[in-house]
Order: sequence, then C-alpha cells, then structure tokens
Amino acid sequence: MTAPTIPTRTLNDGATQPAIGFGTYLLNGSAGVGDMVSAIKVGYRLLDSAFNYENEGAVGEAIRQSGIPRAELRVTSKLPGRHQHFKEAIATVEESLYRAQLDYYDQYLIHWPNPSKGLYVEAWTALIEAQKKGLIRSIGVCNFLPEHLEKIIAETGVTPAVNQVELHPYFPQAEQRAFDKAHGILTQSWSPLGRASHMLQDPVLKTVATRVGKTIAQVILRWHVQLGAVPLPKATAAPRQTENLSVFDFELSPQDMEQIATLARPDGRTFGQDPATYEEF
Ligand SMILES: NC(=O)C1=CN([C@@H]2O[C@H](COP(=O)(O)OP(=O)(O)OC[C@H]3O[C@@H](n4cnc5c(N)ncnc54)[C@H](OP(=O)(O)O)[C@@H]3O)[C@@H](O)[C@H]2O)C=CC1
Ligand SMILES: O=C(O)C(=O)[C@@H](O)[C@H](O)C(=O)CO
Repeated sequence: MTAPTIPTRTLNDGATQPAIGFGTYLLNGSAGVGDMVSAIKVGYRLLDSAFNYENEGAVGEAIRQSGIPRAELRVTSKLPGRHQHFKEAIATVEESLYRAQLDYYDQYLIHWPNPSKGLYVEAWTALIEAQKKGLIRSIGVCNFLPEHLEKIIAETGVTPAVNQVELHPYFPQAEQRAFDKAHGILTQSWSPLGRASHMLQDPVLKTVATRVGKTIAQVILRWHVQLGAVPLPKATAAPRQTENLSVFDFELSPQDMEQIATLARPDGRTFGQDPATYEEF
C-alpha cells in the first residue's frame, strides 16, 4: 500500500516537520522498536520521544532498522524536570544523543515547566546554548501556559518553535492555541485521541464519522489538522498506525467542526494535568 502523502509545516526558525507525528510513550525495548519501525514504514516521519520515556535508544535503533535516511526523519526528545539546571540540561541533551546514537535532535523540548521550582528560564537558556552547539535543530517547550511563554520570551528574546500541549475535542485549548499562533509558535497535540478514553465512543463524533465515512479516530485527527495543530497519535500496530495517518484525503465541513466544538468541557483534561500546578520530574 502506498504511504499517504503528508503535508509539511514550517516552524518559526525555518525548519520543517510533517503535519502529523508518531507518539512513542510506552513503546520500549525490542517490541517498541518493532512498533516504531512499522510506524516509519507506513509513512510517519516525525517520532516524539522524551528522556523520561526511557526509549530514546529504541528510537535510534528503529531509525537505523527502518532504512530511511536520517535526514528524512524528524526526531523529538524532551528535557525532564529534574535536569533543568543549566549544566545538567546540556549534559542531558548530550545523554539523549548518546542514548539514541544520533548526532542531533530535530526538536528538543522542555517537558514540563514545573513552575514551583523556578528553573524553566534557566532550562530554556540551556536549550538555546545546545542549539548554538548544533546538538538541536529546533527548540521548544511542552505544557507551557501563556505566562510561562511570556516569561521565557521576555527574559531571553528567543521564542520557542513548538509548544506541545494536551489537546483533543474534550480539551480544545482555544486560548492556548490562539496565544501560540499569535507568537508564531506551532502547537503540537499530545494525547490527541485522549489516550483511548471514552472519547473514542463519543456519540457526536460517531455521527460525524458516519457522515464522512471515516473512523472516529480519523475524524479527531483531521479535526486537529484543520485547527492548525500537529497531532502525535501513538498506536502499537500497523493497521491503526495507517488509519491514523490517513487523514489528508478528506475534509470536515464547518458544520462538522462546529459540532465537534460543542464537546469542549470546562476541565476536559484526561488526567487533570494542569501545568500551573502539575509537575513532573
Ligand atoms: N509532552 C507531554 O507532556 C506529553 C506528550 N505525549 C506524547 O503524545 C503521544 C500521544 O499521546 P498518548 O498519551 O500516547 O495517547 P493517544 O491519544 O495517542 O492515544 C493512544 C491510545 O489510543 C489507542 N489508539 C491509537 N489509535 C487508535 C485507533 N485508530 N483506534 C482506537 N484506538 C487507538 C492506542 O492503542 P494501541 O497503542 O494499543 O494501538 C493507545 O491506547 C505520546 O505517545 C507522547 O509521545 C503524551 C503525554 C504527555
Ligand atoms: O507522556 C508524557 O510525555 C508525559 O508527560 C507522561 O508522563 C504523562 O503525562 C503521563 O502519563 C503521566 O502519568
């Protein structure tokens, strides 16, 4: 089967990435490598990893086994909360590279701001330095609220290329997306399928899916694309990986988008991880 053609998005630093990526959280060891090789073979070109996923080595191995040239792939990793001090952050980026046996990451993101520690600006200056050293092509953040973004931009003059946040129909993040857009920051969606929560059985989404002749997962992922966000779905096996990638041959109508917009919930986060208070190390 021919791999779907995936549009390209351009970041504020001129780098490019595909309009959809592959999530790798919980894909570890040789089984994880197999799932990632499969994802690359069916057409994914962006792999989203993190130091804390303990699978950067598996990502590097999958890239080598896939036979796809490194330059055609985009690889992301993330700085954990416990290494936000400048020197530790640089050493962690280097360790991420050693683990993956890569020369550079395309994207390296601060994983969580952990505001109570007051170190995310220092971590940001470390990523700026790591980029200057050529270890990272694009630098960005995850889970940054407008107040966190304003602070790092004001204190360093450097705007992140990417902000990766929880985003799905139950938590559509309209204000955060508008803020990111206004600052030229690309929003990436984590848990774009709500980590397979009951959202995948939602009756409204089912109605839209029936109308357009696609699966609920495809409707959700197409919704992300039409919002201008880049979804990073994780799926273990090739059929779902292909299903999730096949969202560029149909469109949701304005009425479909409006119907999905009605699903937003005041606190629609799947696991209540509000970056103002939730912290990960
Ligand atoms: N920056 C951050 O703080 C965070 C980043 N992330 C990133 O985002 C990625 C995606 O988020 P994640 O939390 O994994 O959850 P997702 O929303 O991607 O959902 C993954 C779940 O959905 C199932 N699934 C996938 N496709 C389908 C389908 N077509 N039909 C039915 N079920 C499906 C998967 O099952 P199966 O695997 O069995 O196929 C899995 O259980 C992560 O892997 C990670 O890379 C995630 C959380 C936080
Ligand atoms: O997957 C990620 O990137 C995370 O940050 C996870 O730790 C996620 O938030 C989670 O599953 C916490 O239990």
